[in-house]
Amino acid sequence: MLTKTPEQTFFVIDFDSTFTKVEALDVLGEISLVGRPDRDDALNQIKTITDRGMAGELSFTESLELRLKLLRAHRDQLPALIETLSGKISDSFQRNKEFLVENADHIYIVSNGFREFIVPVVASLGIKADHVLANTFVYDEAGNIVDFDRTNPLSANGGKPQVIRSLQLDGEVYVIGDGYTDYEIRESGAAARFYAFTENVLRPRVVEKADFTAPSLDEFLYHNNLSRSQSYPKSRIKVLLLENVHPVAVQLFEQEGFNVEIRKGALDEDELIEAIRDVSILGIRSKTNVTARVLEHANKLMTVGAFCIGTNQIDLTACTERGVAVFNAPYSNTRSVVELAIGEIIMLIRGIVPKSNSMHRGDWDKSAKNSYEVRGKKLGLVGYGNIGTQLSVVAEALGMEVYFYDIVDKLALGNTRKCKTLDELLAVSDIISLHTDGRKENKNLIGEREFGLMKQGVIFLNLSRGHIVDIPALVNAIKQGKVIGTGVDVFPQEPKTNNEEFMSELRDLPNVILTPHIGGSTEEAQANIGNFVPAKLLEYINNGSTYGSVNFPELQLPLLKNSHRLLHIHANVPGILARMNNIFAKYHINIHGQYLKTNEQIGYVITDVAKEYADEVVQELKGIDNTIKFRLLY
Ligand SMILES: NC(=O)C1=CN([C@@H]2O[C@H](COP(=O)(O)OP(=O)(O)OC[C@H]3O[C@@H](n4cnc5c(N)ncnc54)[C@H](O)[C@@H]3O)[C@@H](O)[C@H]2O)C=CC1
Ligand SMILES: O=C(O)C(=O)COP(=O)(O)O
Repeated sequence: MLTKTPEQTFFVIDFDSTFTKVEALDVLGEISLVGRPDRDDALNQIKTITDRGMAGELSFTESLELRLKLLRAHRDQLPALIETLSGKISDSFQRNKEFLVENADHIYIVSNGFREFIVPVVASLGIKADHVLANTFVYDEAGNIVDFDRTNPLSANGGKPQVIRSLQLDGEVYVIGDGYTDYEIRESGAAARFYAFTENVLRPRVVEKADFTAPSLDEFLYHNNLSRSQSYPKSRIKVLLLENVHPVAVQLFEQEGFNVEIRKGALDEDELIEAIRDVSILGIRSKTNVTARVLEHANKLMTVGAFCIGTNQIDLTACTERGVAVFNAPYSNTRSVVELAIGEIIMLIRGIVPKSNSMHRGDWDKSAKNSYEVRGKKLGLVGYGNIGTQLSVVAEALGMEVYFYDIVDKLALGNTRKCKTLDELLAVSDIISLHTDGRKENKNLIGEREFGLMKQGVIFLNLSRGHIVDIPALVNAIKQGKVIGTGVDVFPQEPKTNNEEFMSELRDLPNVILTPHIGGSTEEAQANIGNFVPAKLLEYINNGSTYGSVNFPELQLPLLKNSHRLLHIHANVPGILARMNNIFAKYHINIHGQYLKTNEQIGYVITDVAKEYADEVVQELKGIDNTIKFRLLY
């Protein structure tokens, strides 16, 4: 909290790497040195000098002299610099334009950079030109930047405290910056507090000295209870991403200012219980089980993203009961699985794996025995969902006759034929491929009896879920020659990380392709998922939308404008909406919009209200019986 009133408080903000994400002179170098043979070398030198100056290892005047010499910049290059810098204003400053505009009289930019580019860049967020205290360039007659105004205290060490003192501000000064010179203002006594700003760079030596660390401007505003764009700073919201999700996902969360932790492998139940305590957003793939026991320890958890298709590893009922919305990527890796299945079918029906293995041993075994085309063969698909249907289209293009069996009555695409029973499909197919979802009831769907029904010499694939096949029965069928080619990508027990040994009775059997659950592991699929799932999670966190959720009532909400959004998740019992609306009526709340949707377990009510309302409203809404979770967005 501020120690004085906002009217008696002044905010001094650094420019380079604080107001903007970058160091302006580095960017100027990228512009001014274009086409010079020594460009890269000069740019590296400039960066090193900047860092050494920041770290207090070089006198500031010295570092400025050295950099200007290397830059060889010209006045005409400044517009391009200003344009670039305007596009690189720190995210949290952009988000909080309203605060900056409203408090312009109390905000100063104090920088060792140059007014020529700082003034136009900061003006876009309402900062006044006469509140920018910075250096100025000196040009030669041809417009080359050759020096700087050496009489300006900001061109020398200790300049910042000096210029702030000379302002004779009547109140308390809070400094926000990333560099040591910003801390020096506080050290000299010219400021009451120094916040180390770490959104763009974290300098340990500066953080160490700071009164507080501000990972974003939101955090600074929250800390001082000032008006801001985020009700709760995102830097306080922890995102835990497991199982090596694509870096683009990490980047998307970091860009939004969240506190992101990543881990390469999956976690077992106890490890996850330990890791999840303060996590609000959890990202997993197929190997991490989110059990009811885990959820008991996940008090802050708002949402889970399955960065894959399957959600059988998540206790969806328990998530719903606790008001945790779950999302997945239902289509992003479908094509990758289909391509692998087609590739394996061809490899298996030609017996390529044993042939390749014997070639590696030096054996040349040219023969057509037990080697077939796929054209005209009968492919039987168990499960005709997104993958099954797409596989049927590609297989038909290869001339295969496709049959399918699904527990749900599905439209047969192309010339595919629907089987009435699983048994019928098993009996007719030359190649059988499993593509059902991983619901519990599908455990051992294919066992001894089912293998018994298959044709002699069948090719069998499972790229869906491990527990769907009874492994000892499959091993038996392979050993007896019933199944002559097998492709398995998923297993009842899979290693948690790449460092664990894969144990299975399927090892070392003939014409068996084993793959480490990589059906969906292509660069394309992972990048697709890495974009898709965070978009869903962010829509839910930022806006409350649940479109695409696998366990929540689906609501696609309008963007929030000039309102506060109250999100109420409750057990689906009668009368809750009426109780909420009674509270709104009692406090004369002006409702801008209201949305309700329920499923069997829960109701989700979103109410957009005018910004001014009594604090008691929130308390009363939270206090309604059967409330599971309440959130406020603005
Ligand atoms: N190996 C890998 O890396 C990957 C595996 N998968 C897995 O592939 C499977 C299929 O994925 P999608 O096609 O996207 O799922 P989907 O949900 O679109 O389709 C599954 C279909 O199986 C049907 N089904 C469920 N139980 C059945 C049963 N006992 N008999 C017949 N049909 C049944 C459903 O009605 C549904 O039509 C899932 O288990 C998924 O987790 C998905 C992506 C990658
Ligand atoms: O998408 C699925 O369901 C998969 O099985 C892929 O899982 P993964 O992301 O590779 O752990």
